[in-house]
Amino acid sequence: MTDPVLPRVLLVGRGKMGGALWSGWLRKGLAPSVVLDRHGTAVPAPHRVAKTPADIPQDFQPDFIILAVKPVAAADAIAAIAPWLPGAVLISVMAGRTVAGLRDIAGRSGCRPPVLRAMPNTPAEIGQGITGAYASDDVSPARRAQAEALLSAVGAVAWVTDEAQIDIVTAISGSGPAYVFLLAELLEKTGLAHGLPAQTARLLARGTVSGAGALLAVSPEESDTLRRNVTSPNGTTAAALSVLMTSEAWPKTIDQAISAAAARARELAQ
Ligand SMILES: NC(=O)C1=CN([C@@H]2O[C@H](COP(=O)(O)OP(=O)(O)OC[C@H]3O[C@@H](n4cnc5c(N)ncnc54)[C@H](OP(=O)(O)O)[C@@H]3O)[C@@H](O)[C@H]2O)C=CC1
Ligand SMILES: O=C(O)[C@@H]1CCC=N1
Repeated sequence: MTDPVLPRVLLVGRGKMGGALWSGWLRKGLAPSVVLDRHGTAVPAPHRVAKTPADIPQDFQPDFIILAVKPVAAADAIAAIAPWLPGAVLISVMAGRTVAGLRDIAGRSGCRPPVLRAMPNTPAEIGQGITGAYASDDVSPARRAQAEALLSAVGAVAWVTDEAQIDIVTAISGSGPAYVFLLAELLEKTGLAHGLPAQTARLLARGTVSGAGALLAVSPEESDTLRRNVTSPNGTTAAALSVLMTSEAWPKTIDQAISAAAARARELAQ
């Protein structure tokens, strides 16, 4: 079966997140598109790389312009691609930046595009991402369906109907891979500290996190059932969980961490 051709995009910023999205889209088949990448790293034909906006063909008409720059760079990036905004839907993957704020910035260049916010995560690089998305009212159903095709080319998509929820989405799944990688780091370091050879500690930590993630991905069981399946009464896991699950330990720490991330997302709106 041939994959459907994804819509034509202008991707602004090919860093860690933009790069992961671009790679996933290329694998799925993208209509001839342009990536604005200040480093000018080559892309396969028929796509084009533009080192500066001057390299973007004037007659290029993208269906979507994807802003994958840091929130602080939003205004410069929008000003740079303003000539290509008419007729396009703006998709922002930036933390914090709101639809109203982005429209105001675009308005300075005389354009008020439909805006869709997407919060992907880096497992998109291997097609295993999860994206939380919010479409403002002026994104047409047809464009929203195209956007869903684009976003689901790199993993699952979960829509929210209240824009404010994108901040908690950011805290849970946008930033979430970092928490999981931290767990792998800490398991490895602890294994080392308890005398395991470095290579063994690394293998055990990575294999545990990736294996548990893979089981979670395919199992019909709830995550707490999968946890209980590991936990023998009075066994080793119960001993560890009696430390981790006290209300002052992981439940409180995770809540504080997620709240801090969501609060930071709200600050980044400015
Ligand atoms: N990293 C992640 O896991 C996630 C990130 N995001 C969001 O994605 C966005 C990008 O983050 P991330 O990829 O981590 O950051 P990076 O710094 O890796 O990437 C940003 C890229 O944008 C480029 N850039 C900045 N300004 C312009 C411009 N005017 N024109 C063209 N390119 C430009 C930068 O170029 P240069 O290298 O020259 O500075 C850089 O390559 C952020 O807004 C973040 O909130 C969302 C979900 C997850
Ligand atoms: O750390 C950040 O601000 C971005 C948004 C989600 C993941 N990385």
